[in-house]
Amino acid sequence: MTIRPGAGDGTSVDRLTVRYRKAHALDGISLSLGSGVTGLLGPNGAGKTTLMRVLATASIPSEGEVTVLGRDPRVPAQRQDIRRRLGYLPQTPGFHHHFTAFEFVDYVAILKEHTDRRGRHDEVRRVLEAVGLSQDRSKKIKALSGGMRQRVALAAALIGDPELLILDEPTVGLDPEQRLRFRELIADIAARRPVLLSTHQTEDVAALCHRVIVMGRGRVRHDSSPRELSEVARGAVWFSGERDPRALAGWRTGTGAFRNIGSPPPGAELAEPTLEDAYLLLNADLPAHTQEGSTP
Ligand SMILES: Nc1ncnc2c1ncn2[C@@H]1O[C@H](COP(=O)(O)OP(=O)(O)OP(=O)(O)O)[C@@H](O)[C@H]1O
Repeated sequence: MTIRPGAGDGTSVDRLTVRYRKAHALDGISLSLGSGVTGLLGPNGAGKTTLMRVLATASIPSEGEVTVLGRDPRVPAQRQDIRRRLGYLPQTPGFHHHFTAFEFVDYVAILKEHTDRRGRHDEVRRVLEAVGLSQDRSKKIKALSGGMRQRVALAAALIGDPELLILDEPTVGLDPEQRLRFRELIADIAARRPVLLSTHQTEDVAALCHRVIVMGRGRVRHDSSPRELSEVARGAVWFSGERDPRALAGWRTGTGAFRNIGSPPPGAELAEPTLEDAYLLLNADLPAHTQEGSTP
């Protein structure tokens, strides 16, 4: 097999464009994935899933270069090698609902060419244990809750301790305890392997990611550490007694004060910015809105 010279085991895209008819799902983006957890944020339709599908070799680029784990997905033998070595949790996993949790994960392990039955079953038990589903492994998928199904899909992505983990909205449907467990699991994996995850939960990014990429309309709008992203909103968040009409967004907090984002008036009581504030500010072309009852 020919590996791209100098590519090492790196994963990157260069001027990647994906078009569906005339629309650009991805519009010439370039980035490299390093170690640790990289979070992908962005509004619906920003291109997150499309990027992940390309990296997981499930979509073909219209233009640009893609390297995954040092391999070229356009070359069939290298594409197969990528699929063997990566773990992918798609946004909508295709379950066989009459399978049990064990049978489904075992099926994925077979597809990943784990041929030794005893070793494969040990691995299936390991990943089901990792996602907290040991007790439920004999239940049919159709009888599991949405959060449990999500964990079955995550277990399938963890088969074989993949060298790169791509997780498309992995925390959807997880209860707070499972989210915490998920964070522990992913942080542990990310100490050894690069992880790319997309989410709409800015708390997951703040808690877990060492790098955050904000996408919008098929482009990278921001790429930094979560702390640096939060700093984007410093001086742009303030409290007021009533909703401030100058705010791009504002909501009444649990204390009764309004928390506003935008350009504060002189002398305003500034608030410590969060990653969510910065994210909202980056998407400031969203219409201004007011929500009642959010916490500060
Ligand atoms: N198979 C497809 N055919 C046509 N258009 C598509 C297809 N898949 C995605 N798109 C379009 O590409 C754009 C990017 O979609 P994508 O699913 O990558 O966004 P996303 O950031 O993952 O969104 P979400 O947060 O809703 O999951 C959207 O405008 C979407 O409508």
